[in-house]
Amino acid sequence: MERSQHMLFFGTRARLFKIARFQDPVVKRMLSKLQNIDKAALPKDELREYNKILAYMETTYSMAQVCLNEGPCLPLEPDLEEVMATSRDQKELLWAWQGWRDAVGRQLRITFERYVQLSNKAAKLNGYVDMGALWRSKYESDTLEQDLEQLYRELQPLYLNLHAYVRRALHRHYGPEFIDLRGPIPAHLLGNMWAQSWVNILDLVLPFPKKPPEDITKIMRGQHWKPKKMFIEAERFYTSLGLLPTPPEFWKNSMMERPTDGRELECHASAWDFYNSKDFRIKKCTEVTIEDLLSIFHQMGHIQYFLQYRNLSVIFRAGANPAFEEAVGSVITLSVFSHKHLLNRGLVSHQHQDSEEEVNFLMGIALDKIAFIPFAYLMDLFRWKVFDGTIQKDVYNQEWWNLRLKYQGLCPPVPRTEEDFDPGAKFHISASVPYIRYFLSLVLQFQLHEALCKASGHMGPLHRCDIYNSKMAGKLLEDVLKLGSSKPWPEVLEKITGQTEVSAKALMTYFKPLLNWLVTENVRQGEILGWPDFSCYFEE
Ligand SMILES: C[C@H](NC(=O)O)C(=O)O
Ligand SMILES: [Zn+2]
Repeated sequence: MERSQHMLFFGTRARLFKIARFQDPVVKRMLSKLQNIDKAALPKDELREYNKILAYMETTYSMAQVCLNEGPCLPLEPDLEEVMATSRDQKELLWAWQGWRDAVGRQLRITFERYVQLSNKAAKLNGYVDMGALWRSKYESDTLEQDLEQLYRELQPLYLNLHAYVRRALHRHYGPEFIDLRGPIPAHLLGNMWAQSWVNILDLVLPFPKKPPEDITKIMRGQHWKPKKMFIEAERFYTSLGLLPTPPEFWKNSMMERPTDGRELECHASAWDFYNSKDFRIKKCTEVTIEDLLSIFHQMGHIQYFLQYRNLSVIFRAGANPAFEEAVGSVITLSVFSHKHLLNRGLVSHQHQDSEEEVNFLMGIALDKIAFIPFAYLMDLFRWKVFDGTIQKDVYNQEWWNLRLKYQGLCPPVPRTEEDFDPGAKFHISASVPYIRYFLSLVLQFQLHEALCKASGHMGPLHRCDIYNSKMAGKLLEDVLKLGSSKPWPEVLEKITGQTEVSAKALMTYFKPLLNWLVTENVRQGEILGWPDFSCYFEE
């Protein structure tokens, strides 16, 4: 409410000015940003209702548990995510998958309908046709949707080949009664509650099983890593580039582990700027795993952005666009997870990676990054259609699964009805966090990685690059992060890459060796790319 009061006070005054009457581009940019006050534009009573709805949805998500018949109830983090990641028993996977959706999605359905109404009303009061239009306006582009569709089309061959290959491996493991080699994949078998990252089933799909990668989580635990050490490790990477260290407040005020005093909290990792130029925090229920180490690098990328733009006017203390905010940390993780860096940090011991091990390595990255592409794309395709009325509330769930089928080639492992609300079982939908930023960040992070690797003097394949210790790469990054959102993002992108458009070229370059291998393998197996049999077995 306080934040909304503040935005209302300044936004109302900013609206007294006609932007067109100003010459100075910075003043015009400030005024237009100040004039968008989001939900603060709602009348007081509706703002109160809206905040209650947001709190209810996020609390339901963060408190939800799935109970064993006679036994403990499991929260999402770390227990249910652990089941989804490690279980190879499809009945157990189904129990967690369905239980989570019953505990969260179903409970949010009615509330979400009211959330949509109030969101659209707030958007209209800010001069937008609906909330989807307000969300898209952050990208300052009137060709955003076409550009996104174009990027998706460029990346689709990579995804279709990965999907066909993984389907074959799951067919081998779970058998033909669960997997149709010409059909979609049941959504509970991919090692993740939302099938958004498939990295946890690498063992089932490893191209060269005789050369399994080292288990970094095991190595970390063997070396007695603790959460704090994971944060120190991440901070060390950023300062190795000549970027800023985190202030004492960060170490004092952050929450790096799930509290043991019984406090309930939302465990989904997040980074926070308190807009006083000295208090910055991360909240994460850290477990000692490689997945959480990479997540910490990602969150520290947000903190680094906060630090770099902390002296700008508050209205400019944001990323060049939301995708830039997400890309900073992810660019760093591309270096962190390189064999060269892991070796340098003592997290792997094999000196040399032969070409087969390299394919295994790229498969591991692809299961995280390529599998993510259609999920990251459809999350806001769904919500934009909900906001603009294309998807009416009586068909929310079936339209969600139509998109999951069309873009991800997945199907629900059990029949779904309109009593369910499966999209609500994903944090960002329950917490009203836009998602297209992650799709754009996925493409952008490889484009930035390529530019920073070049600046660091890296020679050779992109997937072997590690910018650790490169002051040149750090300087390039620093000059851009300092700008915050004070300049249009194409100008910011040009400062690093020389290009003014997001391009999938660098991502395709990075995965080229893997795509070659996948295409050969899929041809050898006679795979059908796509899912012409458009349903899962159970529906017959
Ligand atoms: C990709 C996204 N990351 C994040 O929220 O930090 C997610 O977890 O779904
Ligand atoms: Zn993030």
